Amino acid sequence: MTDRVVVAGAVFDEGRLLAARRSAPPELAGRWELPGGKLEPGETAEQALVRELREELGVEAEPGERIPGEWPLAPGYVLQVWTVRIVSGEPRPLEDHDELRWLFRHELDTVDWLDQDRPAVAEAACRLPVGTPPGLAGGAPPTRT
Ligand SMILES: Nc1nc2c([nH]c(=O)n2[C@H]2C[C@H](O)[C@@H](COP(=O)(O)OP(=O)(O)OP(=O)(O)O)O2)c(=O)[nH]1
Repeated sequence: MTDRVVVAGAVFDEGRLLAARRSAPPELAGRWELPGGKLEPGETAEQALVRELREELGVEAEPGERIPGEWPLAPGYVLQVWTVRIVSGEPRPLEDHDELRWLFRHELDTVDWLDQDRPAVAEAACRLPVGTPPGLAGGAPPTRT
């Protein structure tokens, strides 16, 4: 039998990647992932991704390129990842997640990614700019007024 596909988005914005913390099931809760979900019958991966990101984050998203590779999840499931651009809306953790974080490349290992997501995140990271983000040059944190 062919594996069922879980499609996830490497959502990029202003040189950062969106990470989402799962709120369920208990064995995955608290771990971080790329938002997405299972492909439903009759859907293309891109359609599933757009649907899942609308349901989970409340945004309209536009899939870009598929990140090469396919990563095994629980038996019978594989993870495929597409780059994604948000067309409208501000992501909110509406379903399946209790926190979202935008991470610069140098911050990617500050969250506890699901083990099975780590190679996919590493691939996605190759698409993020290297170096100090604008506004943080000089190392000093931005001051609030
Ligand atoms: N969305 C997503 N799921 C992942 C990732 N890594 C990983 O192991 N998984 C697992 C968690 C879940 O067991 C499964 C995806 O299920 P889901 O709960 O997000 O999908 P869904 O929205 O279609 O859920 P449902 O209809 O079955 O409730 O794959 C990932 O990066 N993104």
